Amino acid sequence: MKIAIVGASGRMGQMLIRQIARTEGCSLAGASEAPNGKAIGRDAGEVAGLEANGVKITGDSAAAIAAADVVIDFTVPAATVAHARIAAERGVSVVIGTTGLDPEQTAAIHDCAKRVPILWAANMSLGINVLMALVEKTASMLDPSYDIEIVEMHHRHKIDAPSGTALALGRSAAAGRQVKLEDVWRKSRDGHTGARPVGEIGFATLRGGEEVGVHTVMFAAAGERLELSHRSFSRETYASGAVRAALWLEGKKPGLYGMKDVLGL
Ligand SMILES: NC(=O)C1=CN([C@@H]2O[C@H](COP(=O)(O)OP(=O)(O)OC[C@H]3O[C@@H](n4cnc5c(N)ncnc54)[C@H](O)[C@@H]3O)[C@@H](O)[C@H]2O)C=CC1
Ligand SMILES: O=C(O)C1=N[C@H](C(=O)O)C[C@H](O)C1
Repeated sequence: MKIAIVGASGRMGQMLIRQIARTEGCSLAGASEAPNGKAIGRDAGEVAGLEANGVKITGDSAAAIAAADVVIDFTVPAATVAHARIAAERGVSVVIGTTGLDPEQTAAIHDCAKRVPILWAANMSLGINVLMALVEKTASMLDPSYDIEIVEMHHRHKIDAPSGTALALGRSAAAGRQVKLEDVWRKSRDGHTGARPVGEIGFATLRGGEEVGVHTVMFAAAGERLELSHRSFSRETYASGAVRAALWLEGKKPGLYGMKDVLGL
């Protein structure tokens, strides 16, 4: 399978290039960066800390995508929408890991998925996807006197909050309670907030250092607190999930898929 990596010199881009190099049946067909990116013109293998592989990083994502069967995108929301549109025009499948898309950008991805298969997941790790299932089940078993709070911590470079994973965990909890997340969420708190309403799903965001990703879902009641927690120690877990997802997309019909489909959860 020929894979293009957009955002090739980013934290995830480099990890993905290394993952492709060690995965049988995959090859790097193209690599791109933002048009003003410092890595443009450099060898993608070298940028990822490997030997040169002959793929030069281009500032023209359309050219990188055109050379591939599937494009993997961990970039920024506006670029992800632009890349999905290019891929949809050219019949190239898409794996999206980018988080922080607004409702309009989300609708654009749904639109592209009518033309090509797209896998989009806020978190590609097996552990987090199992956690989502556990959170949904737990929320369905505990009544709303158990306050749900979701705490996440990431590295100081992260630009969106709460994390896409925290929001996805919130969605799992809301599904377990058979409510709509948007009707009950409190994405941050500040000042004179008043007492906590019953049924609210709260979020708290920490940023610092080089933390890869920690998510804890708390169910807090008067006499006890249940916590379900996950910590990532390396981005490799995301990269291997993304490449697995790219391989899984082969031969799929247009549509929007998630990691649950890939992992059979
Ligand atoms: N779904 C998952 O499992 C995971 C998702 N993420 C998400 O992936 C995204 C990227 O994360 P990082 O790699 O840490 O960020 P990063 O900032 O290290 O990398 C993003 C790269 O995209 C590049 N880029 C920006 N505009 C571009 C354009 N128009 N064309 C090509 N490249 C462009 C940037 O120059 C940068 O190198 C974030 O939204 C993050 O939340 C991160 C890790 C795991
Ligand atoms: O930016 C990151 O690093 C991560 N982003 C994703 C998110 O927003 O949930 C996935 C993971 O937590 C790492």
